[in-house]
Amino acid sequence: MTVRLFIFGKDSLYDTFHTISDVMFFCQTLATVEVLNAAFGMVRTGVIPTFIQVVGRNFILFVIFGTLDEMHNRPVVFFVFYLWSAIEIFRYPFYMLGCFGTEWKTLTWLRYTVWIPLYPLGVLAEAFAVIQAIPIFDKKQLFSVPVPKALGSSLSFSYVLQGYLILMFLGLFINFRHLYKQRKRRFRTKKRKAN
Ligand SMILES: CCCCCCCCCCCCC/C=C/C(=O)SCCNC(=O)CCNC(=O)[C@H](O)C(C)(C)COP(=O)(O)OP(=O)(O)OC[C@H]1O[C@@H](n2cnc3c(N)ncnc32)[C@H](O)[C@@H]1OP(=O)(O)O
Repeated sequence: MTVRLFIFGKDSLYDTFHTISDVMFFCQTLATVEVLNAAFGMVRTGVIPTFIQVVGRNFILFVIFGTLDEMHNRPVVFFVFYLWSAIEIFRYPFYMLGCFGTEWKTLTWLRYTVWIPLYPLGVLAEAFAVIQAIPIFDKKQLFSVPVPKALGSSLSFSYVLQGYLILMFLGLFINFRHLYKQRKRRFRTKKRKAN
């Protein structure tokens, strides 16, 4: 995405979905394994933060971007994908080194620091995507549920999205706190080992 941004400039913001989405669908489908890793105790992490992380991203990718063609050419796709991917450049190599029982201090610092600006920005970008999608879902009546005539003709999916906007900030709070604790645990252990 960075290379495309340098080559095509602003134009690259509008075709991110068409060029990157297959890779994103593939990676985010594989990311569900992270929840299983946590659930079966394969890694030292909580199931809830991992679940929030994976469900949060997959909801945006599969429901908001995946089902609405109208979202595909919007720059918000670029920002969401870019912010999601930026942390993974440090996170997965950090895990890989961990599997070999080795560590590169700069990488560890980046893994436990870069999320501080990225997480709120990521959730903000996702919230923009949801807000942009609400009128489209309303117009198309996609996923709307038919209700008895006395209550109107149908219950729009946009109500679910409005509720989801609140859940997002709750999720942000839970995961921000989790990552903060992981950061403290990591650097406290390191300091103790150094003494
Ligand atoms: C009720 C809820 C309903 C759902 C509602 C949904 C609402 C959605 C709201 C929020 C949506 C957010 C969507 C996401 C947005 C973004 O991504 S924005 C961009 C920035 N994002 C980030 O920075 C987050 C990146 N993700 C993560 O950090 C994780 O997914 C995490 C779960 C949030 C935290 O990771 P965690 O595993 O807990 O911490 P670590 O310290 O890294 O790891 C702990 C130990 O486990 C080892 N480990 C983990 N995974 C692996 C692995 N795959 N392979 C090998 N080892 C692994 C790791 O090495 C650590 O081990 P120790 O070193 O022994 O401690």
